Formats: sequence, structure tokens, C-alpha cells
Amino acid sequence: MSDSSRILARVAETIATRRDASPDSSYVAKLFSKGPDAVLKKIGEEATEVVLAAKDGDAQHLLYEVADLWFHCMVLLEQHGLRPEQVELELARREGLSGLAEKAARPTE
Ligand SMILES: N=c1c2ncn([C@@H]3O[C@H](COP(=O)(O)OP(=O)(O)OP(=O)(O)O)[C@@H](O)[C@H]3O)c2ncn1[C@@H]1O[C@H](COP(=O)(O)O)[C@@H](O)[C@H]1O
Repeated sequence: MSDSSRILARVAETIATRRDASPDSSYVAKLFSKGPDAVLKKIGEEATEVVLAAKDGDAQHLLYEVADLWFHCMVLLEQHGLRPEQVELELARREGLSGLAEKAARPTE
């Protein structure tokens, strides 16, 4: 089995280095060459595929589609100069804070 430690950080580094590669040799470069909306379109497609995989009940298929979605979200982060570690920090900030309590503490609109 390949080393999965810090995999999000390592894939993000690869995405950053591939960004300006030739679209003929790199999926990441090909996606960036299509412009910013292409990444958003892929995220919409991949999110739909996650929903369909969850409905079909095949756990392996669901894992596969979630990996596709996470990967494309990391391409989006790179597009905006952000890193998966920053998402991890946000999750860490929320750790232990009940979503129900957080919602109740929001200022009323
Ligand atoms: N993790 C991934 C990864 N996950 C999914 N994909 C690609 O995402 C695409 C999604 O598949 P779909 O069937 O939804 O779409 P498609 O029809 O193939 O593609 P579109 O033309 O619709 O965009 C496929 O081409 C997958 O191969 C990925 N491509 C690259 N990576 C990582 O990015 C690195 C750099 O890849 P390259 O830029 O290709 O060198 C790789 O070493 C990997 O670590």
C-alpha cells in the first residue's frame, strides 16, 4: 500500500507544480487551460457522482467518487492560492464545537 501520510499536502504540491505544465502531459494543466469555470463545472459533476454512488450502496464506488471530489476541490484551492492545510486548520478550529451550539450562537439576522 502506498504512503498515505500527508497525502493531501503532497497532492496539493503536485497540483501546484503541474499547473503550468503542458496540457498534453497533465490532467491538472489541461483543466487549468480551460479556465476557472471548468474547475467549478468538474466540482458540480463530481459532487453529483458522489450522491449517485452513495445511493447505489457500493462502498468502494463511494470512496472512489469522494476521492475525485476531494482532488477537484484541491485544484480549486490551488486556483485561489489556498492549501488543504488551511482547510484542515479550519476543521481543527471547529473541533469540539457542536454545530448546533455554533448555529445557536450566530447573531440573528
Ligand atoms: N488525484 C488525482 C486525480 N483524481 C482524479 N483525476 C482525474 O480526474 C478526471 C476525472 O474523471 P472523469 O471521468 O470525471 O472525467 P474525464 O472525462 O476523465 O475528464 P474531463 O475531460 O471531463 O475533465 C480523470 O481524468 C482522473 O484521472 C486525477 N488526476 C490527477 N490526480 C493527482 O494529480 C497528480 C497530477 O496529475 P497530472 O496533472 O495528470 O500529471 C497525479 O499524480 C495525482 O496525484
